[in-house]
Amino acid sequence: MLPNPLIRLQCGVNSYDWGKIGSESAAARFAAATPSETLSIQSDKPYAELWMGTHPSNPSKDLATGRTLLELVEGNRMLLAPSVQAKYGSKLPFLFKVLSINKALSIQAHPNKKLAEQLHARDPKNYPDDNHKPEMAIAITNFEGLCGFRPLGEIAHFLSSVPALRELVGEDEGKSFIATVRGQEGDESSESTTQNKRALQSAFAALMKSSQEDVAKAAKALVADAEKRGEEFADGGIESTSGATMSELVVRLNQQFPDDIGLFVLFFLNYVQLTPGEAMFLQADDIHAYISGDIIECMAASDNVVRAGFTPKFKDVQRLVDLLTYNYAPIEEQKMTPTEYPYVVLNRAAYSSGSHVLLYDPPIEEFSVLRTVLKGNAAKATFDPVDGPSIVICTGGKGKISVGPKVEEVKEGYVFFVGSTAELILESEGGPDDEFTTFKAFCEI
Ligand SMILES: NNC(=O)[C@@H](O)[C@H](O)[C@H](O)COP(=O)(O)O
Ligand SMILES: [Zn+2]
Repeated sequence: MLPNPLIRLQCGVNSYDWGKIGSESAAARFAAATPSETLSIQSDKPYAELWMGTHPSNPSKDLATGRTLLELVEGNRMLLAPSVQAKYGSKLPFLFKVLSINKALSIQAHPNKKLAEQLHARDPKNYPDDNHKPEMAIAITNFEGLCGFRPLGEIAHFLSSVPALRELVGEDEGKSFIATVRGQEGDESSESTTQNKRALQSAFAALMKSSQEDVAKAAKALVADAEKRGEEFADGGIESTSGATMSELVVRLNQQFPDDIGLFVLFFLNYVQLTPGEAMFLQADDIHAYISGDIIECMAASDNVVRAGFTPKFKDVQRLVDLLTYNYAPIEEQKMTPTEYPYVVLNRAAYSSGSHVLLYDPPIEEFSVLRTVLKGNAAKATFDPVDGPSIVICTGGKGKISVGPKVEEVKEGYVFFVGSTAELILESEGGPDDEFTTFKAFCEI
């Protein structure tokens, strides 16, 4: 007998070094919102990631029975939808997370599918999955991150204006990069792009192969330069990131990771700030490092990370240098623009209070995410059934969730699995200024 496809989940939280501390961490607060014999939030411990899904490294459980979600969907394939189950088996195609970031994550990229299979076969301890890990971040609070390579003219500016950076990259390498970029200026041809990517890889590789001794020496000079020159640092910076911002970032990140190579990678990557509801998408092999804030993160089901800086974890620097796409673009091109979701009906209370449902739909099939904000009381959203599995988390406010005859109360941190083809209703229960906010990850192919 098919269980009612509305299942309250108990989800685990990972304590990585960079997580926010104790109840400061949204990941910890959300995990603690659901009864658990094992979890009690320690006030001095970092809590980084709440995991929602079937990934074996931290499997979510059915709160009522204690069975893992994987066991449930394996026992009732209809919960997944035949199309999804045929392609992805009985595991969810996506891994859904809340990250709560107190200090920078590693300078990292996630290997594409082919490389993931090779790395997993060779080194399953450091590469636990044979799957790619494209990922999307949606800001819950204000967020900062490094995402993708900057436009090359910006990197050329920093190579010209930051002596410590030029020192590590090397005088000749720096000059050659600047000459190539200047020579190709305005040329959008594929030949020019290929030459630019080659120059970028050469300069980045030169930086990344620096010895720790050289990095430590250059880092001290860099921080002294940043502290002394403030707004004038890096000749006042560039349009997207002022000298003052670069100076502050160098000093702050050096406090987090003293004398780290990541301080210099900063000048190669776009510095991005997201406000709540803004999002960005990272393909496999795209370089990034998140810096601060609370986010929803959704990814293909994998935990493969290739790291090269800003981390005490296993680093695979040459692997990262070799696998990167070396795509470069202004940060605005990295951001994702959500769209109004058409397959939902809002009631009058929802319309009149300005409630909305936004769809974040990246160019891959494993997942999309809905962000629903129901304002005031009795604002209701009725969603068409989805032909695939969904996971819903509440990140603020309170209300009700119902599927067929089953109705559950919802508070901040509550997580639910919703099986395929279930008509879902969300309804707010709050004062006129309250917002009942939920995020729903789903796969429909
Ligand atoms: N960009 N965000 C992610 O990829 C998260 O889902 C991963 O879990 C993070 O890479 C974890 O960061 P560390 O490996 O601890 O540095
Ligand atoms: Zn990542």
